[in-house]
Amino acid sequence: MKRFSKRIGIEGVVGLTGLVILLAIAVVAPVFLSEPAERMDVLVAAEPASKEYWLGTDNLGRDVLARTLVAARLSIGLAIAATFFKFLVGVPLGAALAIAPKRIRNLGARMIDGALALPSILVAIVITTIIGPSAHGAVIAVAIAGMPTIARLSFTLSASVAGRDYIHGARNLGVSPWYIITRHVIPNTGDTFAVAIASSISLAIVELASLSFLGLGVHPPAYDWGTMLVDGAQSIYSTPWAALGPAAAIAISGIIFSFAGEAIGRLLNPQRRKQGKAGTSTSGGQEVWSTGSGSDAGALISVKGLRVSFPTEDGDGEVAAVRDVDVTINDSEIVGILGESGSGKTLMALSLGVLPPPGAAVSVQSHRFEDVDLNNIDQEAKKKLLATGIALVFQDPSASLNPALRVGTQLTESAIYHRAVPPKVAREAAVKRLQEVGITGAQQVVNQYPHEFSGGMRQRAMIAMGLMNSPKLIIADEPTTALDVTVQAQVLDQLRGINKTHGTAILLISHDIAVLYQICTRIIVMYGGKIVEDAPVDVILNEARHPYTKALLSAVLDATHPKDKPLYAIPGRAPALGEMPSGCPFHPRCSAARAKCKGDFPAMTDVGPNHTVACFQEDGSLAEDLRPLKSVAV
Ligand SMILES: Nc1ncnc2c1ncn2[C@@H]1O[C@H](COP(=O)(O)OP(=O)(O)OP(=O)(O)O)[C@@H](O)[C@H]1O
Repeated sequence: MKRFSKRIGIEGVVGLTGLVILLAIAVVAPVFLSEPAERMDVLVAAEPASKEYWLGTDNLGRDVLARTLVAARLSIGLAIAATFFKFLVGVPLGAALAIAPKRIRNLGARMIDGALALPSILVAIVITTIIGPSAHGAVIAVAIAGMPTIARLSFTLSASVAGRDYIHGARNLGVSPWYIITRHVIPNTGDTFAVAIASSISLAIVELASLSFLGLGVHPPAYDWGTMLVDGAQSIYSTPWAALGPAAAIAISGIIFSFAGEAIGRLLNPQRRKQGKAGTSTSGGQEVWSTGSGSDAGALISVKGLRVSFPTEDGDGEVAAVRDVDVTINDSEIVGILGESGSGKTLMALSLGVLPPPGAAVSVQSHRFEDVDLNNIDQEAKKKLLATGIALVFQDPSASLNPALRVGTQLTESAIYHRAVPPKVAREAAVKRLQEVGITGAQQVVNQYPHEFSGGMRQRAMIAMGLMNSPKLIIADEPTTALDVTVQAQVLDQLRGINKTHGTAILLISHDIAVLYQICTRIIVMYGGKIVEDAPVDVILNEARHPYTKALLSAVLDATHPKDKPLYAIPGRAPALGEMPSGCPFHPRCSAARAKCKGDFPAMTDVGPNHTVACFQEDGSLAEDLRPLKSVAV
């Protein structure tokens, strides 16, 4: 009980207790108090508060307290009905807009925003005037007037949750949409909706009372708190207490619903107390997997002709973020992908694991995993193969772990779902995996929520989660960026340990060469959505051939760098998606660029053992064509 009240706070206890009392009054009062509430007795008309009539009597001698309590049923009942219809239409409308094509989405969002600019009570008054004053009419009017608010909320929540890493992760696991909705979407939006429902009911109580007060809602002989206010207002100078009862009831019920909604929200999402809700919009994704053939014997995963693009703002064209890339990762290899922000590292890695972000169109000529041609198996089989074969560790573990579920539940989810492992066995495996990534007290920790973890622990928990299905490949996207250097070194150690113990291949994405140097055997350098160099880590450090790789290395601070000499910075900036230059994308920033570099993209050329480079300077056959550019754009 103490834990419960700690979780919801004192206002939560007040809210939930008040809600129970309020609902009990609404149910019971009309049964027992209708008679004194409706009995007219002119002999006791306009009596002030007394032992017999705690809130006095109105002009017709009716007991104000009894009437206030009896009116609770109609006032709250109508408000709940209006809120029900508001959500019934508003929630699906907002959710549908969030996943609608961009043009419809933008138009819908603008229309909702326009409707939100109008005060809902004014809209409700206009609607009841049109459809005719009655209790039913008032409910419909309040529901319609409040729909834009709920649709906007649903739109924002749906869009933000759909874009979360753990939803991408669940999709990658091949989890069904229903499971995603019940396990991930509802627990992460339910708390916000609980608060919205509660505040919507308290707003509806006020709006319905206002409509009744204006003669547009409940009509005598029926009475709600609004009609009681009319009676009270008529004799405000002689019997002010007649208005006091319904006015206090409206105010108190509003507070109770707000507190109770917040308490339910906290129960649904324990992290609600600690953090606010954030939201970004994303659209639905699409995958276009073209057929093709090709095989790389001995490779764990290989892709040829990988292209990832997005529609342009106007929706008429597309821009490619990863452009005709070939990649192969061998068993037990630790491969780093290096490149500045926006070079296409994440998109390439995610598409390699068939997990493109929403809105991305992906095409490949061939795609093989463990010698299975992924173009020749159905979508379900592909998802299942990759779900257990590939684990993803994202940059921000806070976004990757579902805040509403215990860490243990999240770790065991895929084992229970995909391999039908009994929950108890899965839990033991989860504890073992947590121990394996260096989390002490794993038996207890497994029952905790992500917000009870430090940043380093969350990242380790993510790695432990990835290990649950004994994957062949871990794709880790900047796994240490958010961590301090000590924890960063520990996490890299864990990854190296996993590679040694289980032979798991690792694809590590980073823009920090020092991170890659610590554990990688091979480095792929990307620029402008293309691979420009691919070589063993020592070769990259000592014999890099591509001007971009050399520039990246020159920009790294090392212990021998003279204090008085400024650190080298690569001139210019990486091109944005829509501004990709023709030919080699690096040529505008390259001091060695030649005319040829502006025209074509150089093919990847072998320049040593396991060392390939895409630069015209490295291709002997083209050397004669080279002539200096007149100027180098920076
Ligand atoms: N969902 C998306 N919609 C539109 N453009 C996107 C989307 N995701 C990525 N991009 C664009 O694609 C390009 C490559 O993005 P990607 O995330 O792969 O880069 P990155 O090299 O991993 O960079 P970073 O280190 O910043 O994560 C960038 O220009 C990025 O703005």
